[in-house]
Amino acid sequence: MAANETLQEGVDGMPKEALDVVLAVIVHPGRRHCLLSKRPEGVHLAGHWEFPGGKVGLTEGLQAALTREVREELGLVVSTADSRLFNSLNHSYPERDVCLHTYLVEGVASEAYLPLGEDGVGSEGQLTRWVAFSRLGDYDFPAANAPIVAALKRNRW
Ligand SMILES: Nc1nc2c([nH]c(=O)n2[C@H]2C[C@H](O)[C@@H](COP(=O)(O)OP(=O)(O)OP(=O)(O)O)O2)c(=O)[nH]1
Repeated sequence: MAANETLQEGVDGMPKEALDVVLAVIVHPGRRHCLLSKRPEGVHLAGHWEFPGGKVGLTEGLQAALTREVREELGLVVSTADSRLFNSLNHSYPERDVCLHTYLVEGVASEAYLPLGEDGVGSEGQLTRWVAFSRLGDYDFPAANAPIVAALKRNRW
């Protein structure tokens, strides 16, 4: 089994592989907002709002993938000291199964990075925005994110 795959049970009872994905909940210095990105057209789940992140490489650890994805997408540098695992969950989309590993990331983005209330543009052209934890329910996330969003809104972190 490749390093980025988790075995799950398929509909036919045979094991199937889930794609490991890391997500970064980047917390604003005031600790009341986190950074969201909008998925561009032409990709899986286009148009949904998401936590920055992406697929874990075949020979890559979760933390290394987190650091790489956040640097690629936002130009921010995340170290192990800045991040802690919040939860890991599996979800089946019709197109693929994913295992989402969500990290809370604090201390990497200052107010100067993107002022509250302004829309920004990430390194890959994606719309970015600080969103209050209490307003996360107003945003259209991929279905797999529902338990993550619910836990963040309850401030369980
Ligand atoms: N980044 C991200 N992906 C999510 C979230 N929720 C969710 O179900 N996903 C799914 C969508 C995709 O099927 C998968 C992540 O793939 P991706 O397309 O973002 O990965 P990537 O950045 O490595 O993309 P690429 O290099 O292949 O273009 O996880 C989320 O909050 N953030």
